[in-house]
Amino acid sequence: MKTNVDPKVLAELWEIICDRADHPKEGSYTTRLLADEKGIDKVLEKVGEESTEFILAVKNGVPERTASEAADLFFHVLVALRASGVSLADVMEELEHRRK
Ligand SMILES: N=c1c2ncn([C@@H]3O[C@H](COP(=O)(O)OP(=O)(O)OP(=O)(O)O)[C@@H](O)[C@H]3O)c2ncn1[C@@H]1O[C@H](COP(=O)(O)O)[C@@H](O)[C@H]1O
Repeated sequence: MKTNVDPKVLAELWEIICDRADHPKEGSYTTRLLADEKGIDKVLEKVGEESTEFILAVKNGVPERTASEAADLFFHVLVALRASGVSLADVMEELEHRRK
């Protein structure tokens, strides 16, 4: 299990997601998600699917699969946050407040 975390990765992913939201891009999966005719329901549907896949990966006890499914879940949660007007900074601030 790796223990050194590069916090830039999440922040940079957030920036790319915001850029796709502000400047829709041909061929972008994020753009496709945000422009779906189902609106916010599309990304929420994906959050639900990825949550289930994450749970199954944990239950099946395969660490690589769990990491991959967690990455899918993080990504879709970030897109859902952007679509609902809540920023990654808002979430980080909330976590910061809870720190003991
Ligand atoms: N981190 C991710 C990321 N994680 C997961 N996914 C996509 O999420 C999808 C999940 O797989 P599924 O099979 O469930 O979905 P699907 O069948 O492709 O799509 P649906 O029709 O079900 O919506 C895959 O298409 C993955 O490529 C991601 N797509 C993009 N990113 C990042 O987002 C950035 C912007 O990507 P684009 O928007 O594609 O330019 C990239 O730099 C990446 O770093």
